[in-house]
Amino acid sequence: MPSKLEDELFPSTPGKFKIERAHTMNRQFHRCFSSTSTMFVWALLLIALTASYLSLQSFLDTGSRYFSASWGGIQWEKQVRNSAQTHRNGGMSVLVTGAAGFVGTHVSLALKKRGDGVVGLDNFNDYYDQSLKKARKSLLNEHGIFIVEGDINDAKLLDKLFDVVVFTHVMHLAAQAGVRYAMENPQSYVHSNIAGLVTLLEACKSANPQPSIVWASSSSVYGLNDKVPFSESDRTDRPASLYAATKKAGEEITHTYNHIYGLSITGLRFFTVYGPWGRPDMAYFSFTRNILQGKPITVYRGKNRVDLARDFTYIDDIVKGCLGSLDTSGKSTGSGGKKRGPAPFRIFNLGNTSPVTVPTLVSILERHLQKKAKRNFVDMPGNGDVPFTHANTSLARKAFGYKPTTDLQTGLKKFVKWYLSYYGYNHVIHEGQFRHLKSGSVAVLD
Ligand SMILES: O=C(O)[C@H]1O[C@H](OP(=O)(O)OP(=O)(O)OC[C@H]2O[C@@H](n3ccc(=O)[nH]c3=O)[C@H](O)[C@@H]2O)[C@H](O)[C@@H](O)[C@H]1O
Repeated sequence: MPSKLEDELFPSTPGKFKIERAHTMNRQFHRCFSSTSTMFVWALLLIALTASYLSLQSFLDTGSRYFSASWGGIQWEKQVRNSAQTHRNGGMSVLVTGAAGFVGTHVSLALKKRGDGVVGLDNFNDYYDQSLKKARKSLLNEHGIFIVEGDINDAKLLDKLFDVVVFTHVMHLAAQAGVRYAMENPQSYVHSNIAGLVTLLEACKSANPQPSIVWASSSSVYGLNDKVPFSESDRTDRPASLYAATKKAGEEITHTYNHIYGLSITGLRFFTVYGPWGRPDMAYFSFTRNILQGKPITVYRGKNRVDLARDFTYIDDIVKGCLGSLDTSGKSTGSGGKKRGPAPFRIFNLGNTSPVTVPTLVSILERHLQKKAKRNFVDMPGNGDVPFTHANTSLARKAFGYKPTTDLQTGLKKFVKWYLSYYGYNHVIHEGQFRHLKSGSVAVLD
């Protein structure tokens, strides 16, 4: 007899066929049902396996980050908090990116000295001698400034820092510097000066409250502009190097974050900054090394053998400009990633207002080092250089009393004194310690 179920499954047509077919179908149904349930079990198993694989992956990720990363953990958070602590009424808590860099070190020390809280961030890349960066870090540590080793492209790290500390300000100095190196490693400029900047701005925009941001643009944005002195309202749409183009892009990018999210932004166009603890890739630094070692120096010359000139600016003047900018930055207005009203957007030149030619720079170094340079004049290669720079700083003067006070003669004297105390008179350079430069025109230090 067909079962009740078979009755329900097939039309009630009498005959043998019906019963046989019903049995066959019954078997097929059971087979089908059993294969569906097998598939179901397999699917479950697969899901379970995937889930455990993913959680294992995430465990391994977290674990490896915990064990290998240089940030995170209770002790680390404590150090970050302590470093950010202010020691004066109305003091600010500043995240300084690029803190183990030349300008970053000086600005961090100046902020700490006057009682502000400072947390440094630096990726210690090998663009130039890392041991100099480590030495700057030790100096900062001695003054109670904690340096987080990490990259501005690390969004998780930035979010964590903003979780741990309510930063009132960000002094953004981390960047790929150097005008001519952009031809050798263009991607590093995009990575740090564009992608890194955006990652940092994203973190700042989401922070609650949002910090005010002061950051390093560059005199190089004036590019092929030939109206002197350079004023902030002059053309900046003809950059001569990729470095300059990324800094100019930074000015536009920060503008959009100011416009959309209400971040307070101040961009500082630095003019060829020099001084103690400086950058070994810069001319004054490499010339000093080569003169001391009796090696020739390459002095570039412009069209028609015109000397190149720069508005060389001493580090102490730049530091005053940075602090003045932070003090007058005004508040960001957004919260939770939303703009609540207009916020300040400013751009200032920070220069020395009196350009000096490169051969004169060499003569000053010769006097301070008491040694003759072996000059090797070469026509300026088409590598992104501009013939001269000259800052008009009246805007910065009006906004926060910026007034450069150190001339090149005085500033280089201080630099040479530091150089000799740091490296000694007979500092010997080993091949390959300064990886990126092939020309030999730049310092190799360790
Ligand atoms: O203001 C800026 O925004 C930039 O300033 C700095 O760039 P520059 O002004 O190019 O400084 P720097 O390399 O010291 O060359 C100085 C002069 O020496 C000439 N120069 C250079 C090397 C050499 O071997 N020979 C030579 O004649 C050279 O032709 C030039 O005329 C920063 O590096 C840069 O990161 C950015 O911050």
